[in-house]
Amino acid sequence: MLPDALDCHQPIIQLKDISFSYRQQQVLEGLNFTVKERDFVGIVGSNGAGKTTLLRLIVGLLPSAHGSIELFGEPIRRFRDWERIGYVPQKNSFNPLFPATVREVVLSGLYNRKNMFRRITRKQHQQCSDAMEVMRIEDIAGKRIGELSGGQQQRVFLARALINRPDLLVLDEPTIGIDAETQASFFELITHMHEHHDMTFLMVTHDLDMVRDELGEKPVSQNGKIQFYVRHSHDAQDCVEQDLTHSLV
Ligand SMILES: Nc1ncnc2c1ncn2[C@@H]1O[C@H](COP(=O)(O)OP(=O)(O)OP(=O)(O)O)[C@@H](O)[C@H]1O
Repeated sequence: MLPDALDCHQPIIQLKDISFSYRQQQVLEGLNFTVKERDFVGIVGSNGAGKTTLLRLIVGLLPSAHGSIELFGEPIRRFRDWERIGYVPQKNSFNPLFPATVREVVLSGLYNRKNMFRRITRKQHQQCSDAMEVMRIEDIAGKRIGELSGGQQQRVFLARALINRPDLLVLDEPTIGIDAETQASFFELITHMHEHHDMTFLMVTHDLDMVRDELGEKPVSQNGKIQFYVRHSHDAQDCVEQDLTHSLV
C-alpha cells in the first residue's frame, strides 16, 4: 500500500462531521470518514446504529445532514451524476404476483430523476444484457421477479444497480434472508467485481466473519456503534498505470 502522500486515488465519498436526527432522535453524531477510489468498505453495527440512515444520506434519499458530504469531489447539493452511483436498498422483496419480468426490473435501473419517460435505446438494451450477464441471470430474463428465490432476486437487484455502469456501488445488507451457500457465492461475485472492474464498494452487513475474512480483522474507524472495515486497492501498480496513461495522452 502507498503512503498517503503518493496515493493517486481520489476521494469518492467524504463525510465530515456528519450528524443526523429523526425528529428528536439523534442517530448520527460527528461522523468523519473518507472512501477512496477502489476501496471496499464494510459497515458493521448493531440494530438501530444508523447504518441505513448513513447510506440513505450518501445516496441523496434523506435531506441534508449537519456537516458536509462530498461525492466525487462535489458537495452533495450540487452533485448531479447519480448514474455514477448504484444503490441496492435493504430487504428488496416482491410479491409473487408482481407482474414485472427480470429484464424489466433490470431496465428500470435506467430511469432516474432526469430521464423518467425516455424510450430505451439499443445501447441501453445492450447495457441491460451486459448487467444480466455479469450477474449470471440471462437465462431467467423472462421470468416474473416474484417467482424467483431470494438469492436470484438479489442478483436481479444488483444487475439493476449495475446497468448504468456505476463507479460506486452501495449495498445495504445484500445477503439478508439468503442461505449460507448463496451468501458465499454472492460475496465471491462481488469480490471478483471489486478486483476486476474499477469499482468502489460500500456495503452494510451483519456478516462479521465475511468482513474479517475479506476486509481485515480490525475496523479502521468507529463512530458510535458503527464500525468501518476497509480493503484499500491503493497499490503502487494502479498509480503507475495512471501515470503511464497520462503521459501517453
Ligand atoms: N424514517 C424514520 N423515521 C424515524 N426514525 C427512523 C426512521 N428510519 C430509521 N429510524 C430510526 O433511526 C435509528 C437508526 O435506524 P437505521 O435503520 O439507520 O439503523 P441500522 O443501523 O440500519 O439498523 P438495522 O441493522 O436494524 O438495519 C433507529 O432507531 C430507527 O428506528
